[in-house]
Amino acid sequence: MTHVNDTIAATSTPPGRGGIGIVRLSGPEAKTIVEGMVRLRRPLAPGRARVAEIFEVGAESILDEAVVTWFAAPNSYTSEDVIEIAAHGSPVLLRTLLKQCIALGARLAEPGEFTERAFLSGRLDLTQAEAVQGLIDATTLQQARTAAQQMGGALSRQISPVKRDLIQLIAALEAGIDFAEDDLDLMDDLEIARQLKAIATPLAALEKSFAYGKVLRDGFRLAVVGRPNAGKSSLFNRLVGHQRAIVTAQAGTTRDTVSERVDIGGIPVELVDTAGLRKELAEGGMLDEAEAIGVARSREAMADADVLLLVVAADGMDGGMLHSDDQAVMAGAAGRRLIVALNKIDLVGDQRTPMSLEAKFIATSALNDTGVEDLRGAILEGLRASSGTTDSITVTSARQQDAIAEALKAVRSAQEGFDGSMPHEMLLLDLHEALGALDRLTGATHTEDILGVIFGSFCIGK
Ligand SMILES: Nc1nc2c(c(=O)[nH]1)N(C=O)[C@@H](CNc1ccc(C(=O)N[C@@H](CCC(=O)O)C(=O)O)cc1)CN2
Ligand SMILES: Nc1nc2c(ncn2[C@@H]2O[C@H](COP(=O)(O)OP(=O)(O)OP(=O)(O)O)[C@@H](O)[C@H]2O)c(=O)[nH]1
Repeated sequence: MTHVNDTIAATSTPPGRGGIGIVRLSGPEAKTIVEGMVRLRRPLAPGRARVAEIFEVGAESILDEAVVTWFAAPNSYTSEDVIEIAAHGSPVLLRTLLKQCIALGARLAEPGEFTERAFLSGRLDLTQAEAVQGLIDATTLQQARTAAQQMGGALSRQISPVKRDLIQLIAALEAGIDFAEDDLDLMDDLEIARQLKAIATPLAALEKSFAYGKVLRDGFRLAVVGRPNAGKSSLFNRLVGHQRAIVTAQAGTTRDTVSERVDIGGIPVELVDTAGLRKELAEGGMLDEAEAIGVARSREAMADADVLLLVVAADGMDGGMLHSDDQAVMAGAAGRRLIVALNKIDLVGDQRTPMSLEAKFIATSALNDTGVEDLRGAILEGLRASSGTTDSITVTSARQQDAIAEALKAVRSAQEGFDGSMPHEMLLLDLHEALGALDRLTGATHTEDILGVIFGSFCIGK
């Protein structure tokens, strides 16, 4: 990416037709360029929206009536002069406006270049800039909230006291080395150990938060499994919220896996309905070819899933015992999260539900839509238990996670070395490494390489 101070332009609204479309410019020439193609009733003023006729450069014919806003440097998103033309959202019109901007001296912005300029001017740090794209990419409200929090500097605020402590400790240790002969009042070992711990603790909490951050960002896959006719497709449809999978009274209705992305408590979940377990049929050679392929796909779906939802029909429980097929699923779930839905609960009295089932189960009736909310709750609760809470600041990108993990590793190495009475020069190496990792996290000392990777993944016009 180029960092010269030229003027960039891009359409900031998504491609396609819409009520309004915005062309945005940033740079020293932005105002002159726009003034070269609009007729204003009143002159542009900082922070004011102005209605303007836009004309075709050279031909003088009117192209649109638009709203033009000038954000005067340094009070703008990029800290440069920014001009926005909010025109009607016709792709051909917006294309023409952008072409005219280029003809009058602007350069087409590269993806993420507006936000990159905001970063380079110091308005945003790297975690905030990444959060801008996170917010744009959000598909659930929870993702949007987390990104907005980070865009507001929540992660940076968490990091900056850690960095401050680190710098203070480095300074104190260096002073100790430089003035070893002088009789200075130096930090004692207990205090050094205490400070190392104070640095490691918040880093460890942040590192841990990525387990949830990753789930929040990428979601997870949940396979609905169980014996024929247990009500897998019915329950799947309840979770999806509409009749996605075919349901009939006939066992073996679902032949292929059916999947759908849903939002469960703010987490994107890929739900997969499977053809189910058809062991006896399969072993007896009674499956036709399509069914046999369906069973193979079910197995793959089960193997790929992060979480298994085993659906058991409550009315089919023989003396309260689980069928061997279901027991096999439970045994095979080892290590993965398993939730058991005791479905068709409407067909049995409560007295028949307790059974040899040791796993926690949720009583459901896909028919009456009961227990489905509990099921969603159980799915989420399990995730939170295995990946941490939602309350703390969440690390959401692998880049952030790498930087934090590296900083933590260096601090831990310092802690271990210190216990083994490592010389302070060696401790300092670790501490400088930790500081370097935190600098990379927020972009305090940035290299072209990381900037290219981060901003290159943005949308154009951002
Ligand atoms: N029309 C429009 N909507 C937008 C943006 C934009 O650039 N234009 N944004 C971005 O892409 C986001 C909002 N972010 C922004 C952040 C700061 C400034 C800004 O100009 N800040 C000035 C103060 C301006 C004022 O107070 O009026 C500053 O901080 O100095 C603008 C947008 C989302 N919505
Ligand atoms: N009474 C009652 N019937 C249900 C319930 N859930 C599903 N059923 C019925 O059970 C039958 C089988 O439901 P499906 O959802 O197709 O079951 P499945 O497990 O996907 O079946 P396969 O496709 O054979 O694997 C249908 O007739 C459903 O209407 C329930 O909670 N209560």
